Amino acid sequence: MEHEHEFVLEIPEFQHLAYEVEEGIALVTLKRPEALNALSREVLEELAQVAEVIAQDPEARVAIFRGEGRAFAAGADLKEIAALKDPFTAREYALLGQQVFAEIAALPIPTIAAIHGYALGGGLELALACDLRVAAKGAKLGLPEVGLGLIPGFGGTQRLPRLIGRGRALDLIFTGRHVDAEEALMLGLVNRVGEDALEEAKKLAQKILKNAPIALALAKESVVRGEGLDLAEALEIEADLFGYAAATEDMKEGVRAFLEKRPPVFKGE
Ligand SMILES: C/C=C/C(=O)SCCNC(=O)CCNC(=O)[C@H](O)C(C)(C)COP(=O)(O)OP(=O)(O)OC[C@H]1O[C@@H](n2cnc3c(N)ncnc32)[C@H](O)[C@@H]1OP(=O)(O)O
Repeated sequence: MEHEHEFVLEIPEFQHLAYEVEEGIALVTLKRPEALNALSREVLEELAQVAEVIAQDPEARVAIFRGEGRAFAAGADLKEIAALKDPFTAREYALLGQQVFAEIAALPIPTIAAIHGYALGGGLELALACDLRVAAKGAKLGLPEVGLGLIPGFGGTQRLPRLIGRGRALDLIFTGRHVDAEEALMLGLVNRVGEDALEEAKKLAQKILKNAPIALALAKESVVRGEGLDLAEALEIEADLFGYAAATEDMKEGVRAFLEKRPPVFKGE
């Protein structure tokens, strides 16, 4: 009876990705290396499922997305794109990718894309749905869709200009060119460049993990909710969420620790 209400996290059996959590860091690894982790419908569906798992997993405090093999992800699956029969099925396909990436973007914890090798098309759009991006030297990022007679359809025409500005985004979208990690850093497309993307992403995650979990979630919520609003409305949301943060036990602990000149011990309460 004691266990009647115990929460059990159900993790589906994934075919094309792996999920593990270690010391607060949830690691999602795309596992379709033979196709450079091309995002087939099956992969997209599993990404939606893993987003649900992350959202429910109390152990997951920061999530890192990465790819196995030579690439982060080389885009939507071009065999499936070739089979799109008409504008309606193609539209549904874009909506599927958009919805999956919206679920990732809406996760209540900080998310990081650890990019090595290629992050192209839908692969870069997945990285854009994450909060932060870290690239390995040698990584190649781009939105090559117009070269295929397509346009970015999993959020790229919206998230890229919001992130790096309209002019720089349209340069990448119109030319379809690949940018390397250094240029991506200069453009603000990635936050960090390192020898190894995963190691660099873990370092960044560990820095984030030192901070109060509820404050992290509220800070993200404030940024995300404010994006579509005018400044006055967005500032009201910020004040409300500041109020929530100030009501947490962790806020008391954070301030007390500062005054006592010791590191805080946050409990996520
Ligand atoms: C809304 C979203 C739309 C989109 O995302 S549209 C797609 C945008 N992406 C692209 O256009 C990139 C397509 N891929 C490439 O251009 C090249 O790949 C690379 C430059 C990334 C790498 O080239 P290399 O090193 O020569 O490898 P390789 O032999 O082309 O690829 C290895 C295997 O991976 C498969 N593959 C790569 N990308 C995709 C993809 N996007 N969809 C389906 N399969 C892909 C290939 O076909 C091949 O497979 P096999 O060994 O059986 O010939």
